[in-house]
Amino acid sequence: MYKALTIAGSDSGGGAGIQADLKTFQELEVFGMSALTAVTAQNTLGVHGVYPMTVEAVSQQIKAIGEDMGTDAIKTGMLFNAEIIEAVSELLVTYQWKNVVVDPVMIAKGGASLLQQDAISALKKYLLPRALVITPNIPEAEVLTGMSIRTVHDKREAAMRLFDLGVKNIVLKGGHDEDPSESVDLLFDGKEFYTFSSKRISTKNTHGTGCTFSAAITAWLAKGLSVLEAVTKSKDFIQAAIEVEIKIGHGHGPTNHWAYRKRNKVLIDS
Ligand SMILES: Nc1ncnc2c1ncn2[C@@H]1O[C@H](COP(=O)(O)OP(=O)(O)OP(=O)(O)O)[C@@H](O)[C@H]1O
Ligand SMILES: Cc1ncc(CO)c(N)n1
Repeated sequence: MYKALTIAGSDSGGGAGIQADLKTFQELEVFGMSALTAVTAQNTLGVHGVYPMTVEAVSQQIKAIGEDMGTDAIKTGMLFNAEIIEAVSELLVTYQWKNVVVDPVMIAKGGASLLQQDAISALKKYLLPRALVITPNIPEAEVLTGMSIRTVHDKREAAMRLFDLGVKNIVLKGGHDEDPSESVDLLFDGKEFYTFSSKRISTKNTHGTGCTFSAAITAWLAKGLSVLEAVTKSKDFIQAAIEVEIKIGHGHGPTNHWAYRKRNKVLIDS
C-alpha cells in the first residue's frame, strides 16, 4: 500500500487543488491523504473567495498523519501565507519526509492570488531547500528567480538558479510558453537537463493542469520510481487528461483525471 499526502487548498470546482491531487492519487492506486491550507470558492470562471485555515489547523492535520499513518511522498500546492509555509517546512523536518514535491502555486488562471506577496521569501528560505522536486510554471519561476524567461537558454539559467536555492530537481513547466505546436517541460537534476515534449492541445480546459501533473509525480515517487521516471510518466498522464476532453462549466474547465487509466489499463503499476 503506497500513501501520499497533499498539503494544499480546496477548489470547490473540483478541477485543481486538493481535489485534483486526491483524484490523481486515486487513479494511480496510491492512498491519498490531505491537509487543507485554505478553502476557495472557485469554479471554471474564477476564484470568488479565499478562506485560509489557521496555522494551527494546518499543523494539526499534518501531525495527525505524521503520528499515525505516515506517508511515502508529499506534495504542497497552495500554501497562502508565510506562517503556513514555515509550519509546513518545520513538520517536514520533524517527520523526516524526503519525497517532497513543491508546486509553488501563486496565481489562479483567472488572476486571483493564492499566495501572499510577502510569502515568497519564506518559500525560498524554508521550503525550497527541503524539496526533492519543484514544479514551477514559467511565471512562478520568473518570480522565484527574478529573471524573465523567454528562450531555452533562459529556462536553463532559471533552473540552475533554483537548484542554487537548494532544490534537488527542477521541473520547469512549459504550459505558458508561446510555442503553438508543443508544450515542453524541462527537468534539471543539478547535472543533466531532460526535455519532455508533447503536442500542444488547443483547448481552454486546462484548469488544474499544474496540480494534476505534480500530483502524478508525487504518486509515482510514492511508489518508488525515480524522479526521471516519475516525470516521464506524469507527462503522459497530463497529456491524456488534457486531450480526452470533458466539458464542464462555462470557463476554463477541468482536465479528465481518468483518461490515462482508461487509455493505459496495464501501465499504472510501474
Ligand atoms: N495546451 C496544452 N497542451 C499540452 N500540454 C499542456 C497544455 N497546457 C499545459 N500543458 C502541460 O500541463 C502541465 C502543467 O503545465 P502548466 O504550465 O499549464 O501548469 P500551471 O500553470 O501550473 O497549471 P495550473 O495553474 O492550471 O494548475 C505541463 O506538463 C504542461 O506541459
Ligand atoms: C485551490 C487551488 N490550488 C491551486 C490552483 C492552481 O491551479 C487553483 N486554481 N486552486
